[in-house]
Amino acid sequence: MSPEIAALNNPENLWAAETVYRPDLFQGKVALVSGAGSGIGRAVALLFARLGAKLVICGRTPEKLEVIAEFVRSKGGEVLVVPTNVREPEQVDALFKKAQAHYGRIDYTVNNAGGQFPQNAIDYAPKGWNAVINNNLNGTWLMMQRAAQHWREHGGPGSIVNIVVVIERGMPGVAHTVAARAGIIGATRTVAVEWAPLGVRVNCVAPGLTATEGLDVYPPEAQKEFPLANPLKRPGTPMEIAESVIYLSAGSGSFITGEVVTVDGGGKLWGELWTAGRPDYYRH
Ligand SMILES: CCCCC/C=C/C(=O)SCCNC(=O)CCNC(=O)[C@H](O)C(C)(C)COP(=O)(O)OP(=O)(O)OC[C@H]1O[C@@H](n2cnc3c(N)ncnc32)[C@H](O)[C@@H]1OP(=O)(O)O
Ligand SMILES: NC(=O)C1=CN([C@@H]2O[C@H](COP(=O)(O)OP(=O)(O)OC[C@H]3O[C@@H](n4cnc5c(N)ncnc54)[C@H](OP(=O)(O)O)[C@@H]3O)[C@@H](O)[C@H]2O)C=CC1
Repeated sequence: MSPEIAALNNPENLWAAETVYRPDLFQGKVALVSGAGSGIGRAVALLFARLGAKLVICGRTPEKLEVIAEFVRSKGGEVLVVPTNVREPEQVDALFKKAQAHYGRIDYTVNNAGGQFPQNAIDYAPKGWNAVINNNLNGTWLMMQRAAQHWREHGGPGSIVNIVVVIERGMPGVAHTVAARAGIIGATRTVAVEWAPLGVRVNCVAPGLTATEGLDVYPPEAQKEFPLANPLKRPGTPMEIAESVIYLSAGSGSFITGEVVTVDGGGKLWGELWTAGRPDYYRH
């Protein structure tokens, strides 16, 4: 990870970064964030905490989560850590039960956990395809559905924000994740209607290229081209994605449901993103 990316992801820097939101926005509220031990999830969790929310954070690696929890506690915040693999229905169920038992409420769920590996689609092994679909379609779905069941049982309102990818032009090298995220976008649009009677809003944020440690999985030749990914010719920052998640979760998003907010510096309109490297055919 470059020093620039490390600085953008440093908890102290995220805590001190300018935000447009007022400090007591989420006083008395509880936010659950998956994949909060790194990257975008960490930035989202820290911004919720800065704005007064109590946190429930999950991910598969307890050590990463404990670092974030300790940091938030050192700032006076409250955090419940529940290591969870979002692909496992029993673990997802236990996560929501523990959060309810601990805080007596959940107000916001952010499904950020996910990821993929870059490879030309023609070479995917069935196990690789399934791993990415399990993480990003099935895992996110289990979390969405369990959150809605929580609010049906305990009363709403509630807000779900799913982190997806920009799917409009596809994305060479990561067809598996584009397929999974398209599924989540379709499900989001559908359940936004089904779950409105429960007081539950459901939306997606589609980040473009964002400067997190997650980018380390891409080959150097792909990383070299990343500034060509959008008209602003830079990656987004985790804080920029976090602010968009807060926009949808808070009162600012109260009339928005079933929507995808794209935060990609215009990459949907112009730019090239070759996640597994650019083939010769497309060099000229
Ligand atoms: C560049 C801009 C793109 C913009 C869009 C998105 C950007 C981002 O999301 S940034 C990064 C976010 N974070 C990550 O992607 C995390 C890193 N990725 C992963 O953790 C893995 O890729 C995972 C998602 C597959 C992890 O799932 P897991 O079940 O733990 O998978 P395994 O490691 O056990 O592998 C299962 C299976 O998958 C195939 N496979 C895995 N890695 C590769 C690879 N590098 N190349 C080819 N195939 C891969 C393979 O079939 C594995 O089975 P085995 O061969 O038996 O190990
Ligand atoms: N950075 C970017 O350019 C973009 C990122 N995204 C998406 O944003 C999200 C965050 O990515 P980013 O922060 O960059 O990358 P990271 O790899 O840093 O974050 C992914 C997080 O998800 C957690 N996670 C992965 N699989 C699971 C699982 N099965 N159960 C629970 N937690 C899991 C990981 O923790 P652990 O391994 O400990 O479980 C990790 O903390 C991902 O969904 C990513 O695909 C979308 C578009 C662009």
